[in-house]
Amino acid sequence: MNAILHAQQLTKHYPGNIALDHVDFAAIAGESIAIIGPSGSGKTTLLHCLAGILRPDAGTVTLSSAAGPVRLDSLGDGALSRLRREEFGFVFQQGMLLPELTALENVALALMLNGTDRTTSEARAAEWLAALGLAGMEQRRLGELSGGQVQRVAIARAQVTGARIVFADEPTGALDSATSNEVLDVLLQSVAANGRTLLVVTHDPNVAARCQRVVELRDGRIVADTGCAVPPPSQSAPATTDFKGAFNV
Ligand SMILES: Nc1ncnc2c1ncn2[C@@H]1O[C@H](COP(=O)(O)OP(=O)(O)OP(=O)(O)O)[C@@H](O)[C@H]1O
Repeated sequence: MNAILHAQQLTKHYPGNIALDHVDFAAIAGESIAIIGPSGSGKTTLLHCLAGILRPDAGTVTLSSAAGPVRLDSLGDGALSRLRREEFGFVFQQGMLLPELTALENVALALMLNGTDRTTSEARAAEWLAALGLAGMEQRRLGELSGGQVQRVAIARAQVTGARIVFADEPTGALDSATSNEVLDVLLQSVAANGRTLLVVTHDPNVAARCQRVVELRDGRIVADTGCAVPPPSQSAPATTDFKGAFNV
């Protein structure tokens, strides 16, 4: 199977330490992959290098696309940020959403930044919010939503553009366990229903247990990898009717 994202010999240093040490990694389209490991093992650094947020000191990151392979590490800043906006979605604990905007505006903004007109963007954003259980809350600002609802907005924002890969860093880290399970359900179901690839950094064994594949880092190296486990199409995670109908993006 072909990799959608492929890293070779990724290396990243910070003063006094090596955060990534010659990491080879490949994600297959449609996989959900948990990246686990002790604090400081390099999880976030790996995620950020794979997503083109950080530039590695050495090594390559290649994204497969219909037009052929694209080397993220050799793109200029402008091309890299356009690729991130169009191909990737992000669900972080905080920081991806703008508190002064409504839920609807936050989600629509992702499309508008890619050149979609406001009317279409808001209509699409409303569909996503409704499908993720936020119908009626479109006009609320983030401070008027619960932590779990805010993360649903982030999940909608990450996918409304049709991003092929969703990167999540501790997406449930700030939530109680019941809310965390609900948000995880929404994330995994919506990603699976749309055939997207998910890379999620987590400390939570429940999150890792629900991903198809688990990659473990220690001291900047991959020390364990359960390997590609994309099920054949007949066994794919079933998309709920809600997700299937609403997300034809
Ligand atoms: N901006 C930075 N400047 C200096 N060192 C950094 C910086 N960012 C990360 N590091 C160091 O790089 C190493 C890997 O950090 P990283 O955040 O990737 O680990 P992590 O596994 O995600 O940790 P955690 O689980 O605690 O979030 C750590 O030793 C960290 O202290």
